[in-house]
Amino acid sequence: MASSRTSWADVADAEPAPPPPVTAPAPAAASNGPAPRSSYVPPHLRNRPASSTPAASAPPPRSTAGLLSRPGAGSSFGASATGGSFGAGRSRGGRSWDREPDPFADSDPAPAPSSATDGTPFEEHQNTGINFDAYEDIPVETSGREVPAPVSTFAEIDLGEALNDNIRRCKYVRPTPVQRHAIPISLAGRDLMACAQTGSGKTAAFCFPIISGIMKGPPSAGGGRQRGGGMGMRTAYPSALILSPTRELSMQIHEEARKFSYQTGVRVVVAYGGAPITQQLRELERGVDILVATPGRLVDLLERARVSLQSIRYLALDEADRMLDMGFEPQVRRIVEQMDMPLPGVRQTMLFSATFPKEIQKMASDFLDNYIFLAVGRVGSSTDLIAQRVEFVQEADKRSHLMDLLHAQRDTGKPTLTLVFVETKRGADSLESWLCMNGFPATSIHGDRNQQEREYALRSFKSGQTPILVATDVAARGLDIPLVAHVVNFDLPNDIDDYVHRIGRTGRAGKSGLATAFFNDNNSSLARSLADLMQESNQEVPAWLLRYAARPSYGGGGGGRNRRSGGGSRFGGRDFRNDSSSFGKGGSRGGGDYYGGGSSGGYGGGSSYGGGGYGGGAGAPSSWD
Ligand SMILES: Nc1ncnc2c1ncn2[C@@H]1O[C@H](COP(=O)(O)OP(=O)(O)OP(=O)(O)O)[C@@H](O)[C@H]1O
Repeated sequence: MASSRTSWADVADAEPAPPPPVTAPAPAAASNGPAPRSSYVPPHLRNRPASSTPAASAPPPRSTAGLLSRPGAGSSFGASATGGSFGAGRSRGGRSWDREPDPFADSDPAPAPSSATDGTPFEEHQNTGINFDAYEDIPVETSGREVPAPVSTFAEIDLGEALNDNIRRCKYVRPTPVQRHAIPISLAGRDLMACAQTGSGKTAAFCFPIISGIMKGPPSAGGGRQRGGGMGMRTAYPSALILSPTRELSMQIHEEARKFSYQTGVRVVVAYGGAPITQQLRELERGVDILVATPGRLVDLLERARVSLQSIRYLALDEADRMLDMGFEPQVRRIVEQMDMPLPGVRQTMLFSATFPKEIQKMASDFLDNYIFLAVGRVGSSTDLIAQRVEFVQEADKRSHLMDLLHAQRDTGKPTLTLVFVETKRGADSLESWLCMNGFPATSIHGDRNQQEREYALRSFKSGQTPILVATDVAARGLDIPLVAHVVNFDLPNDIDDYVHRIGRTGRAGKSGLATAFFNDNNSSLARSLADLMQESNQEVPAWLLRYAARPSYGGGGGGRNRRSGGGSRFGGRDFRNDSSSFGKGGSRGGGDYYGGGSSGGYGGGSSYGGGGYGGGAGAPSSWD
């Protein structure tokens, strides 16, 4: 291809972002609304009846010196799943709650009626239900010592009244399989490495125990903020840190976490690059219990001494395999190992992803203590809910082929969203323009667009105003957009895990979806892993793709990043501690209770992660955030 490669590295855009375009709306993160500083009340006081908890009666913040003996250090956090109840008797009349913006109020711009050709308002097509039948037979594997038993209902878990209210507000009737297993494990204070398919509810699986644990545990130091060194600057001391690889994903996690923690008294703040740091500093100064951040911006805040990690009790890495691959690993190690964060065993660590190559698992085990490995579904695989099609399309024919697909979709009259993945930023711009010129309202998201443009594009897509989003891999992970019915891999990625995450933008929360890939000779190295993945997901594999896959030079014979081991493999879905004599820290029960079929999982022996797909972008991802 003529243009420069992108994928994860395509965000090597220079920061800071240019001033916002006049037409772009304010970023969603700015919608928290101002509240006076004095309104902050630490979580442990916020659950008391209003009459007995005037802010004035709150104890003064601990001194910074006091923080050196970390609150809760050495104790086991999260208590037990049946621990003491909190929230009962909490007051909704507390001063800070009165001013807490309602996160359940829809902050998205008004949907565009024009996108619904059947006359139904766009948002009415949004199915809030979840098809739990799709999860009935889902296989689950756990390994590690003394694994806490799973639950079947939220009622079995003592999350507290306020959090339960929010779960109801979210219309979550039952926990998803990953939630059934992961929440009791985390509430028991155990470290966790969890693999579960895209769209299966991992965000709540790590947020619920964190929120519950903060409410039950000792108060955040100084209410999550303290006066720091000189100049009257304040340092924030969050109790929990959630790291994610992209700005948009951090914003999404922040929005979700704010819903889950509404009126619990737990305060969630987000910090990501590309947006003015001053606003984020103001939010941090008001106190923070849970900090959601991208690594680059967090390092900046740490270096400015505006955030300290010494009170961290919970560390969650979303898209953990991405966070630990060659692009992000140095920054993440710096944050986790070289600043002032409590050590594994003192803090509680949770790693979540839909894909977890063994090499990354090994690296991740440095961050964990006596952890439990949890695999839900054929992990690293895609869900059967996504119908996958692969079509042989030469480069020159891709646009007309896409046009055919979009016409067919339009003819159904259903207002659906289509996400089109391309390889390069330039390719994204050019395809977006071409689609618009041909009567298909489209927008784009990639690393050359400034943050305001990225956020505007995403909102415009979500609302149906521009029902086609052309994206690079910046949109491949984590984004939860309910009405994405079709993912088109206009350019296939080089890495099968990227494919898994990309197609996972559809078929979420038990709903079905469609993924179409354009394949040609340029994608030959993906042939074998793609064919394997499709077979594992019960998809029909075209005979021509099987022939490609069988050719040694096209991925059929060698090892390497995209080479899966023989049929039935569940790559990334097996605890690496069970694969060799090296059991890592904390050991393992060994053998594990593996499920269904062969269990010869793992990437082809000794494959080296990072061998492809990241466009030689080592060090580049910092500008993603
Ligand atoms: N118990 C539940 N009941 C109903 N819906 C749920 C439940 N848990 C989560 N969801 C919804 O499922 C959708 C997917 O959840 P989430 O984004 O956490 O998935 P994920 O596993 O993190 O996906 P990815 O791997 O792509 O990041 C969200 O819209 C979320 O609100």
